[in-house]
Amino acid sequence: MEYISTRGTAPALGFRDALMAGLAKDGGLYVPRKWPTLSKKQIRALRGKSYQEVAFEILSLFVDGEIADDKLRGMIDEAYATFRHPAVVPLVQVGPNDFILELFHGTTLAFKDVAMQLLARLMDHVLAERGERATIVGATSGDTGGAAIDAFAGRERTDIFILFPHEKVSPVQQRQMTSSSASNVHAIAVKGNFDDCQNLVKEMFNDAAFRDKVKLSGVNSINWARIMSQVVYYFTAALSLGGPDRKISFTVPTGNFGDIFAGYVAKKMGLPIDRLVIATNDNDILARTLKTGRYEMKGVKATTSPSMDIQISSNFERLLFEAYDRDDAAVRRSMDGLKQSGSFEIKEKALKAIKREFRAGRATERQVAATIRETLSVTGYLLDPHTATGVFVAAKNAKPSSPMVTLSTAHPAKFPAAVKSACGIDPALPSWLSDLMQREERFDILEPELKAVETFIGSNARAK
Ligand SMILES: Cc1ncc(COP(=O)(O)O)c(C=O)c1O
Ligand SMILES: N[C@@H](CCOP(=O)(O)O)C(=O)O
Repeated sequence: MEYISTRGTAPALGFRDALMAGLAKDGGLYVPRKWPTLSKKQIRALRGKSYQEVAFEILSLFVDGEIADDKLRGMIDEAYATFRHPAVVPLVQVGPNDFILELFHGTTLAFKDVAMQLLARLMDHVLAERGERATIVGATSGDTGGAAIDAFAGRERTDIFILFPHEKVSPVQQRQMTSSSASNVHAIAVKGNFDDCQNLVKEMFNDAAFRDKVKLSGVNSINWARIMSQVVYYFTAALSLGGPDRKISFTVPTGNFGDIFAGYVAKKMGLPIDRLVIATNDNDILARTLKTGRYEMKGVKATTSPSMDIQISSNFERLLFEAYDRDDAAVRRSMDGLKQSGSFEIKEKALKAIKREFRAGRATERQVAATIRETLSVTGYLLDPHTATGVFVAAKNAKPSSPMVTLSTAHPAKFPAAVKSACGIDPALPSWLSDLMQREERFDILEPELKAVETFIGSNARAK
């Protein structure tokens, strides 16, 4: 299996090199040259298997023999042993045809743990095999950072630097990032928003001298291995609801477009998916884009679902590549437009292709709060604000004939203030995190300037 860049001018790589590269050298994102497919018969054969077994069957198609099967199985088993639920990602029924896929039973209470626990092990394995070290960077609006720090803390071959927007994450998210005592962990509060953090990460990748000097690697969903790990739960959820002999719909609270792109990949692989619905908060750039065909940045608004307060939705680039029939020149033009003017137009044929695969909707702050309150009163189920965004949009896009699964991307205790203000309940952190808010914090505050960030990383990274 070869991985190619959405911008077409970086070398094609095998799985291990794509894993370690993160972003392609031409600024593009890696995707498999060809989607691996499974027949309905092969998908049926996954019924009754554990999450770990299904993960192995799906992921080995992408790893393609570059990691020995027994090693890959071992890493999958270890990664999902960190989850507190035996099903890893349980499905909960909240209405006749409505389901919540709980992706928050990992160590940091967000869906990021699903991919990150495996990613850290995969990277460690490849680095050990090569006798190398790497410098990991990541940008976060709150959840990726905590998950990455938890997964990489104390690992011998990596130093990890996480950029988060100063004073724009929830107190629980911040403490998860700033309370690690591991010497290879560096939490950096950037005086800006998430898009500033993500731009800095991409600029570091595009600075060839710096990238090579510190042996840069990335853990955001620009890294293909993040996406592939998230494909697995679309399969397990569909299988438990009668797939592949029944079409299932999914609604996904969306920001950087990684999670829902994984659903698109599952569909390309042969999983019968009915509707794939993008749910956004007031930062509705994706919903507007589907409506108007114009991707246009309008400034980020702070919401009660801060992890989705994003304007530059990285993985939309992977979708554009697909919608333009893999025409990398069209992707380059769009991305240049975004950089120069903060917008680009999607050509009619490509927009039609996108609309064939996706629907989109927005939940305002009032609608998010009302959804938390009403879901609790009708079903007794407590939603976090990101999941509530999904549940609200799911209700507008559900079809009576197919089950609708909303991905629950975070535990309500990560956002206690928003949950309490919506419904009066102050959700408690699970026992293993009960002392989190008393743990000592350690982080640095930097200006949103490439030079400042590179100097900080350059002087703390050990992979030189
Ligand atoms: C809790 C939560 N929900 C939803 C999202 C959006 O996911 P994605 O960026 O993959 O679209 C994020 C962050 O990305 C998140 O942390
Ligand atoms: N919401 C994310 C933003 C980064 O997304 P990623 O999936 O590309 O890592 C976060 O919580 O940090």
